[in-house]
Amino acid sequence: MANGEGSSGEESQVTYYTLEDVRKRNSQKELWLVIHGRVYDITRFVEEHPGGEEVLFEQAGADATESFEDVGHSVDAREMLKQYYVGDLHPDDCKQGSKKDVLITTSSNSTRYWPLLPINLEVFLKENLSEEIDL
Ligand code: HEM
Repeated sequence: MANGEGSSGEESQVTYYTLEDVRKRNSQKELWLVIHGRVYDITRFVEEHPGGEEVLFEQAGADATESFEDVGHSVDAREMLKQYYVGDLHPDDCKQGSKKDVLITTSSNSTRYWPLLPINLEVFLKENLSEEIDL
């Protein structure tokens, strides 16, 4: 009776699933996948997919964002996604992917090499600059 009383926030509650949760749903009985950080249970959709079942089984239990986008799905296809939405990918799992990217870009910039410079700079300059000056 008190269910939902005085609160309209119920709909905004998000269920989070980890990649591990999604990974388990990769059979013909149950097929989940992740697209743009959202988790979809497309078990009922597999047979209807205009692109065939096979491609979906290949992506089952995994992040299918790239392949979904590679195909260039229509707005209609994107609209269809909504009805299969079951929750969001857990933030920890979302971060893992982007963390890697950030590390790659920042490590080559400065932090990794600066600490070495004060020790090696003098030697490096002497050895290399004198040769270059000769030229
Ligand atoms: C659950 C998510 C998906 C939905 C709702 C969906 C829906 C659709 C729809 C409606 C079409 C018809 C063309 C269009 O309207 O764009 C289509 C085509 C297609 N889909 Fe998906 N799709 C999904 C996931 C995927 C994934 C993960 C792949 C992986 C490769 C894929 C591969 C294809 C291919 C290759 C076609 C082209 C068929 C053709 O042009 O002959 N789809 N999809």
